[in-house]
Amino acid sequence: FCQSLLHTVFPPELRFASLKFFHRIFSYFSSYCYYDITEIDGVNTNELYNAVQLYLSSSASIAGTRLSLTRGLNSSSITFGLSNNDRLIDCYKGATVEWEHVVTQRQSQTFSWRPLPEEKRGFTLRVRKKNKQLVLNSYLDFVMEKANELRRKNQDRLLYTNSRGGSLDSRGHPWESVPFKHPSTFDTLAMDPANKALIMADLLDFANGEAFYQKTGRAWKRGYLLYGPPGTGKSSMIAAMANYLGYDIYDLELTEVNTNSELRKLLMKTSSKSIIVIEDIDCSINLTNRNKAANANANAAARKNAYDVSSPPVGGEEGANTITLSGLLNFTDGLWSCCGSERIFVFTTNHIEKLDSALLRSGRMDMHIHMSYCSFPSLKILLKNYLGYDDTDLPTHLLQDLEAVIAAAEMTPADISEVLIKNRRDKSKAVAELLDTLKMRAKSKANSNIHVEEDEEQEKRALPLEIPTEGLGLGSDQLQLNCNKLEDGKLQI
Ligand SMILES: Nc1ncnc2c1ncn2[C@@H]1O[C@H](COP(=O)(O)OP(=O)(O)OP(=O)(O)O)[C@@H](O)[C@H]1O
Ligand SMILES: [Mg+2]
Repeated sequence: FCQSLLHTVFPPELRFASLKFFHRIFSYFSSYCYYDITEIDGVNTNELYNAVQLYLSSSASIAGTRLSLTRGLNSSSITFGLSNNDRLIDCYKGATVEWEHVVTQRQSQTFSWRPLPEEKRGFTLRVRKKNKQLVLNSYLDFVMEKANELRRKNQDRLLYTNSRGGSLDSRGHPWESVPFKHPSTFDTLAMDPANKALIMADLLDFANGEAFYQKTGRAWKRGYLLYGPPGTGKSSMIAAMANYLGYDIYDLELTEVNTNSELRKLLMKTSSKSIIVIEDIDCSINLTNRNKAANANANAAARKNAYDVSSPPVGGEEGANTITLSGLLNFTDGLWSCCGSERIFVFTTNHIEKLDSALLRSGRMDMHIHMSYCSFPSLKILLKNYLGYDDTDLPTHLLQDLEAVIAAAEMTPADISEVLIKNRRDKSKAVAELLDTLKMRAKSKANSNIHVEEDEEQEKRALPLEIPTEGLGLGSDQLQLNCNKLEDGKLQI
């Protein structure tokens, strides 16, 4: 009506100016203000537009009668969206705001470095003027936060790898990803329940500890070292951690990283809420200075080289490979390790004794978790998971038999699960076979221990350790002997 009035009353040359004038008057007297959030902001995609779309999807699914549905790449759920030019009311801290999804046809394709969509999409937020500050100061942040939460919930978590070596993908990303669907959880993980509860509480404290880390001036990250024999559940534990916290996993293949700076770049490209994993750290890379070499000079040279980023590693057969322990130490707890936040580092190893103490210190590896051979409480978890047996489902004498041999058998949960999987159709046979295997293993372990003891005893007997001290002029407690065992078994003193 106003527009046709304008057309009749004002001559064409005054129309635009008068329109602006009326618009100003209207805005002045209106009790609302309006914010436009367009999909494309100049040439970039507007993050806020995507966030609003996702945020409204949760309310739209309840309120809307005509909705647009989308399912994104790597997403396992459907998102609802407002249809073109639909509106939705939202309430925040007592203030009511109105969102409108505005879709118009793009006039003509203006010059652009990338093709723009034919439709111009955006959201218009209508707010009462008195609530303007509330919206600008906290509502939009709240929308962003909620959207991130929803995105994480809706999207499949990802498992990243740097297996392409140093090369980047088309978006300049050094990581490749696949959806992460490992079914391991803390419920399925067989380990001592008290330890398990401790780890879960620690993880939860970490995830909820933003304010604590801020207050104490620490980077919001935590390191876990999982060590133990093969097949004791180290990798399964990582998957359980990721599933418990809902984090992505970055599986860092150190052998594919050539330099310390490449390692830093990889770190910079990881996102927050993620677990950065280096499996079998002792085998991944030739960190020469880690070895306590017998030769003191070699050791000193190795140390100098390893802590000096500029020089190549000692004795590295790799030649061009200049990744050093120093680089790895900085990666885990240096200035660069705090770029991004809420990240967990997990290293696994079968040989903790081979690792350098600098790598093991608190701040880098805050918690050392020993994944041991299957204990009786762990066995009960496996029996429940694989055969559905609770404590009360098995006769007491059978449980006692199992308990009596489990420690001596030194079997890993992987070995035990194999026995259970093989016989899972016949549960009683599975338990009987497991008991037999455990007994057999315990017996052979005992035998091999007897052999080792005998060997040691024989070695002791071969050494003439009782040396008369009379005539040396020293009390035996003051005597210091340097002994070398010669090849023919004799002692040189
Ligand atoms: N503690 C455990 N609880 C449940 N299942 C386990 C456990 N340990 C091992 N398994 C089972 O054994 C298999 C091997 O486990 P996993 O790969 O986690 O062992 P690992 O300690 O990482 O071994 P490695 O040191 O060789 O990498 C998995 O399929 C897993 O299901
Ligand atoms: Mg493993």
